[in-house]
Amino acid sequence: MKILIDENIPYAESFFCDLGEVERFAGRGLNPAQLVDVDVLLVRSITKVNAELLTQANRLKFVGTATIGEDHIDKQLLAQKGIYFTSAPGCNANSVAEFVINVMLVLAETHQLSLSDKVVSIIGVGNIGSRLKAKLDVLNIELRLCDPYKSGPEFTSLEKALKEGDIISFHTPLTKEGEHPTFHLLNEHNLALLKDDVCLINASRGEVIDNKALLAHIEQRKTSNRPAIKLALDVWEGEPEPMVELIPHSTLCSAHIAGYSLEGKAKGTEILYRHVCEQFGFEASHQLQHFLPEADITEVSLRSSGGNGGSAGNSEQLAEQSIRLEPQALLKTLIHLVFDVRRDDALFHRHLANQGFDWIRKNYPVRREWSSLTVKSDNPNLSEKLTQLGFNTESIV
Ligand SMILES: NC(=O)c1ccc[n+]([C@@H]2O[C@H](COP(=O)([O-])OP(=O)(O)OC[C@H]3O[C@@H](n4cnc5c(N)ncnc54)[C@H](O)[C@@H]3O)[C@@H](O)[C@H]2O)c1
Ligand SMILES: O=C(O)[C@H](O)[C@H](O)COP(=O)(O)O
Repeated sequence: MKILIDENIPYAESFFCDLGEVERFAGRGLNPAQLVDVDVLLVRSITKVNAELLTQANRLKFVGTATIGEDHIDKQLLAQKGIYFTSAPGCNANSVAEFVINVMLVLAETHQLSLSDKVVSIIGVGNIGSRLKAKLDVLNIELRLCDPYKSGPEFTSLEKALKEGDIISFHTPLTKEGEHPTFHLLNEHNLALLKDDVCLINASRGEVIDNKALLAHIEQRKTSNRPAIKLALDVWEGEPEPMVELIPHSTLCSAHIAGYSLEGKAKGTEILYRHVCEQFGFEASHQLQHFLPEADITEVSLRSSGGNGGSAGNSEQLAEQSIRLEPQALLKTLIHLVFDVRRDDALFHRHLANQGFDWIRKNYPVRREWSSLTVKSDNPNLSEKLTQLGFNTESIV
């Protein structure tokens, strides 16, 4: 069996080597001739799987994308050709939810905001949106949830979510059809609904926000002396060529990497591996946990009562007073032991002009999730909250 796999799908050899011959390809450079005699094609979002690509696919039985987004796949065509298709739903949901909270904490620090009295609007409450909601619930943050495909008293209209959100975060798929298309969901008409001091985060798809209209709105705020939007953009209309005029107006810029934790990417590989095994009748004998390396910082100890800094091994000892930091500051300190989104903002600014958007994504440094850090604490309430947020925790006496 021949398995063709995007070069940016981690651990593919480890998972697939005993199922067949594994060959790698560059995501944007895949050409139809490379699909001759291929049985399984595993892509990421930058490969358009359409009629043009499949002209020479004489044996293709399986297409998988190691992503949740499916807007690059002609699913109807695959169904017509009897080619099995799967995405990897949920694989990077935790990665994006962690990234967005990281962004919120940095926006809060940069613009000197307290998150505790803010209303966060989540637009699109699927795998990512609901993961984000769960974490923000732990932090007791007031929410507005907007998802027209879901019902219940907790859901609100887009208009209300835009009007009432101090922080608005987009987590919809990109759709141009259906009852509630998301292409330019935020546009010249409803941008006017945003609060004066709003924080706006997009880690969904660039085209969900009309980037030209956003720029015009930002400029119009300036001329009418309204406060600037506090903007964090991970996704851009027209990738890999983002609208550069938006960059100076964004507190945080990144190159579509919200889902790029090592765990998030690797879970995508594992999900596809399980589907391939099922479809071709193999036993799924490999598990992701056997491949993931230890993080650089694995432990930190928080002592609220008389810690003396004497913890063992490679653990990092935060000062005794850390436990008395404001919750927002403590959380930011812990999260930034794992990863600080300002690193990705710096990569974006340093490399976009010369190396380009795709280069930043392809050379993305390893980033771990909060679960890679064990927080030892003698405060059971704190431990419980940190566990609910996704850290690994241990109690100390
Ligand atoms: N920046 C990144 O690195 C990154 C990573 C992962 C996913 N994404 C993007 O985020 C999107 C969401 O991911 P997910 O895993 O949560 O997907 P999902 O399919 O689980 O959830 C999407 C949710 O959006 C809702 N929705 C659809 N149309 C809507 C509309 N008009 N208004 C409000 N809600 C609407 C759906 O009902 C669904 O609940 C993906 O489709 C992908 O485009 C980006
Ligand atoms: O849709 C997704 O899952 C994400 O946007 C994903 O992180 C995209 O990554 P890519 O496939 O472009 O490498």
